[in-house]
Amino acid sequence: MKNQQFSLQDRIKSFAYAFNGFKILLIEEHNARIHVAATIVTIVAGIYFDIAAIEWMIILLCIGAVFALEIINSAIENLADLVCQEKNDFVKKAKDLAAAAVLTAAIVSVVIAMFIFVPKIMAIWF
Ligand SMILES: Nc1ncnc2c1ncn2[C@@H]1O[C@H](COP(=O)(O)OP(=O)(O)OP(=O)(O)O)[C@@H](O)[C@H]1O
Repeated sequence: MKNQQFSLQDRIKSFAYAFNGFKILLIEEHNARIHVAATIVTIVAGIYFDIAAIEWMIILLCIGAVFALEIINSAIENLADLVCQEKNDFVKKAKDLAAAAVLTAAIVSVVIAMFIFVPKIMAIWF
Protein backbone atom coordinates (compact mmCIF):
# COMPACT_ATOMS: atom_id res chain seq x y z
CA MET A 1 0.00 0.00 0.00
CA LYS A 2 1.33 3.43 -0.99
CA ASN A 3 1.26 6.92 0.60
CA GLN A 4 1.56 5.61 4.14
CA GLN A 5 3.94 7.08 6.70
CA PHE A 6 7.31 5.35 7.06
CA SER A 7 7.09 2.71 9.76
CA LEU A 8 10.04 0.64 10.99
CA GLN A 9 7.64 -2.06 12.12
CA ASP A 10 6.17 -2.32 8.59
CA ARG A 11 9.69 -2.50 7.10
CA ILE A 12 10.56 -5.34 9.48
CA LYS A 13 7.34 -7.09 8.44
CA SER A 14 8.36 -6.68 4.76
CA PHE A 15 11.63 -8.47 5.51
CA ALA A 16 9.68 -11.23 7.25
CA TYR A 17 7.46 -11.62 4.14
CA ALA A 18 10.57 -11.82 1.95
CA PHE A 19 12.07 -14.50 4.21
CA ASN A 20 8.75 -16.35 3.94
CA GLY A 21 9.38 -16.26 0.17
CA PHE A 22 12.68 -18.13 0.76
CA LYS A 23 10.82 -20.69 2.86
CA ILE A 24 8.21 -21.23 0.11
CA LEU A 25 11.00 -21.52 -2.47
CA LEU A 26 12.86 -24.21 -0.54
CA ILE A 27 9.73 -26.18 0.42
CA GLU A 28 7.71 -26.00 -2.80
CA GLU A 29 10.19 -25.46 -5.63
CA HIS A 30 12.21 -28.61 -6.15
CA ASN A 31 14.56 -26.91 -8.65
CA ALA A 32 15.68 -24.65 -5.79
CA ARG A 33 17.13 -27.70 -4.03
CA ILE A 34 19.36 -28.29 -7.07
CA HIS A 35 20.49 -24.64 -6.84
CA VAL A 36 21.23 -25.08 -3.11
CA ALA A 37 23.27 -28.25 -3.81
CA ALA A 38 25.20 -26.50 -6.63
CA THR A 39 25.81 -23.50 -4.34
CA ILE A 40 27.23 -25.71 -1.57
CA VAL A 41 29.51 -27.60 -4.01
CA THR A 42 30.74 -24.30 -5.50
CA ILE A 43 31.43 -22.71 -2.10
CA VAL A 44 33.30 -25.82 -0.90
CA ALA A 45 35.34 -25.83 -4.15
CA GLY A 46 36.03 -22.11 -3.76
CA ILE A 47 37.37 -22.64 -0.24
CA TYR A 48 39.36 -25.74 -1.27
CA PHE A 49 41.03 -23.98 -4.22
CA ASP A 50 41.41 -20.74 -2.26
CA ILE A 51 40.03 -18.69 -5.16
CA ALA A 52 40.74 -14.96 -5.48
CA ALA A 53 38.40 -12.21 -4.16
CA ILE A 54 37.34 -11.25 -7.71
CA GLU A 55 36.47 -14.91 -8.42
CA TRP A 56 34.34 -15.03 -5.24
CA MET A 57 32.53 -11.87 -6.33
CA ILE A 58 31.75 -13.29 -9.78
CA ILE A 59 30.57 -16.58 -8.24
CA LEU A 60 28.37 -14.76 -5.70
CA LEU A 61 26.82 -12.72 -8.53
CA CYS A 62 26.05 -15.95 -10.40
CA ILE A 63 24.52 -17.58 -7.31
CA GLY A 64 22.44 -14.48 -6.63
CA ALA A 65 21.27 -14.26 -10.26
CA VAL A 66 20.18 -17.91 -10.38
CA PHE A 67 18.30 -17.70 -7.04
CA ALA A 68 16.69 -14.34 -7.86
CA LEU A 69 15.50 -15.59 -11.26
CA GLU A 70 14.23 -18.88 -9.78
CA ILE A 71 12.23 -16.84 -7.23
CA ILE A 72 10.74 -14.63 -9.98
CA ASN A 73 10.03 -17.75 -12.07
CA SER A 74 8.17 -19.31 -9.14
CA ALA A 75 6.18 -16.10 -8.58
CA ILE A 76 5.17 -16.04 -12.26
CA GLU A 77 4.18 -19.74 -12.14
CA ASN A 78 1.99 -19.13 -9.08
CA LEU A 79 0.30 -16.08 -10.59
CA ALA A 80 -0.25 -17.94 -13.87
CA ASP A 81 -1.86 -20.86 -12.02
CA LEU A 82 -4.11 -18.42 -10.12
CA VAL A 83 -5.20 -16.60 -13.27
CA CYS A 84 -5.74 -19.70 -15.41
CA GLN A 85 -6.11 -23.30 -14.33
CA GLU A 86 -7.01 -24.56 -17.82
CA LYS A 87 -4.56 -25.20 -20.64
CA ASN A 88 -3.67 -21.88 -22.24
CA ASP A 89 -1.03 -20.98 -24.82
CA PHE A 90 -0.24 -17.63 -23.16
CA VAL A 91 0.28 -19.32 -19.78
CA LYS A 92 2.57 -21.84 -21.46
CA LYS A 93 4.56 -19.05 -23.14
CA ALA A 94 4.84 -17.05 -19.90
CA LYS A 95 5.96 -20.10 -17.89
CA ASP A 96 8.41 -21.29 -20.53
CA LEU A 97 9.93 -17.79 -20.91
CA ALA A 98 10.34 -17.46 -17.13
CA ALA A 99 11.93 -20.92 -16.99
CA ALA A 100 14.25 -19.93 -19.88
CA ALA A 101 15.45 -16.94 -17.80
CA VAL A 102 16.54 -19.30 -15.00
CA LEU A 103 18.16 -21.68 -17.46
CA THR A 104 20.10 -18.82 -19.10
CA ALA A 105 21.55 -17.74 -15.73
CA ALA A 106 22.29 -21.36 -14.79
CA ILE A 107 24.13 -22.10 -18.07
CA VAL A 108 26.18 -18.88 -17.84
CA SER A 109 26.99 -19.75 -14.19
CA VAL A 110 28.21 -23.23 -15.14
CA VAL A 111 30.41 -21.79 -17.91
CA ILE A 112 31.88 -19.21 -15.48
CA ALA A 113 32.46 -21.95 -12.87
CA MET A 114 34.30 -23.97 -15.52
CA PHE A 115 36.49 -20.96 -16.40
CA ILE A 116 37.39 -20.57 -12.73
CA PHE A 117 37.73 -24.19 -11.57
CA VAL A 118 38.85 -26.25 -14.60
CA PRO A 119 42.38 -24.70 -14.74
CA LYS A 120 42.76 -25.25 -10.98
CA ILE A 121 41.61 -28.89 -11.25
CA MET A 122 43.97 -29.43 -14.22
CA ALA A 123 46.84 -27.96 -12.21
CA ILE A 124 46.35 -30.70 -9.61
CA TRP A 125 46.35 -33.51 -12.19
CA PHE A 126 49.16 -32.31 -14.46
N1 LIG B 1 -2.10 -23.74 -17.77
C1 LIG B 1 -1.19 -24.19 -18.66
N2 LIG B 1 -1.47 -24.12 -19.99
C2 LIG B 1 -0.57 -24.54 -20.90
N3 LIG B 1 0.64 -25.04 -20.61
C3 LIG B 1 0.98 -25.12 -19.31
C4 LIG B 1 0.10 -24.71 -18.26
N4 LIG B 1 0.72 -24.92 -17.06
C5 LIG B 1 1.93 -25.40 -17.36
N5 LIG B 1 2.10 -25.54 -18.69
C6 LIG B 1 3.29 -26.02 -19.39
O1 LIG B 1 3.51 -27.38 -19.04
C7 LIG B 1 4.91 -27.63 -18.89
C8 LIG B 1 5.20 -28.13 -17.47
O2 LIG B 1 4.91 -27.07 -16.57
P1 LIG B 1 4.97 -27.24 -14.98
O3 LIG B 1 4.74 -25.88 -14.40
O4 LIG B 1 4.08 -28.33 -14.57
O5 LIG B 1 6.41 -27.80 -14.69
P2 LIG B 1 7.86 -27.18 -14.78
O6 LIG B 1 7.96 -26.20 -15.92
O7 LIG B 1 8.78 -28.33 -14.82
O8 LIG B 1 8.00 -26.31 -13.46
P3 LIG B 1 8.14 -26.78 -11.92
O9 LIG B 1 8.83 -28.13 -11.89
O10 LIG B 1 8.97 -25.68 -11.32
O11 LIG B 1 6.73 -26.78 -11.40
C9 LIG B 1 5.63 -26.33 -19.25
O12 LIG B 1 6.00 -26.31 -20.61
C10 LIG B 1 4.55 -25.27 -18.98
O13 LIG B 1 4.72 -24.12 -19.78
